[in-house]
Amino acid sequence: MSEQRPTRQAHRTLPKRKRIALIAHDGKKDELLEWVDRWRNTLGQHDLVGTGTTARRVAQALGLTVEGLMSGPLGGDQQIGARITEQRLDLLVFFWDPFAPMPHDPDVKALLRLAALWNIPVACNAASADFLISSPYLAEEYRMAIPDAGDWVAARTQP
Ligand SMILES: O=C(CO)COP(=O)(O)O
Repeated sequence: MSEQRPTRQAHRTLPKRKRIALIAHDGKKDELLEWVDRWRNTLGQHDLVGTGTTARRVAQALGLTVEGLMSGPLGGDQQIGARITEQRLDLLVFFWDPFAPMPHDPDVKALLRLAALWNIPVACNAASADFLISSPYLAEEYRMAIPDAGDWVAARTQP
C-alpha cells in the first residue's frame, strides 16, 4: 500500500505569465526583500501572491502588487498549497529559516510536500531563486508532467 503512487502521465502547461508565490520566515524576510528588489522588473511582469506578512512587506517596501493571503501561521501556507493542488500556482519562492524553530512546522512540510508532488519549481534561498528567475522558461510556456489524479482515483475505486 505504501508503494502506491499516482502515475505521472498527466501534463500541465505553465503559462508565459507565471503565478509566483513569495514566502519568507521572519528571519529571512529582509533577505527576500533584497532578492525581490534585485529582480523587481522581472517580477513585475508576473502575478505575485504571498502569505500575509511577506506579501505586505514586499508591497510596502517595493511598490509591487502582491496578492496577500492569510499569514503563514494562520493558514497562509495551506492556501498556497491549495493553489498548487488546483494548478493555480506556477513557481514557489520560499525562504524558510533553517535556524528558527517552526511553531507551525506541519504547515511548512505540507506545503513543500505538495510542491514536490505537483512538480512545482521551488527556490528556498537567494541563489536557487536567482537560477529559477533567470531561467529561459520563465517567460515561455513550459509543459511538464504531473500526477494523473483521475487515474489515481480510478485505481482506488475499482471494484
Ligand atoms: O509563516 C510563514 C511561512 O511558513 C510566512 O508567513 P508570513 O508571511 O505571514 O510571515
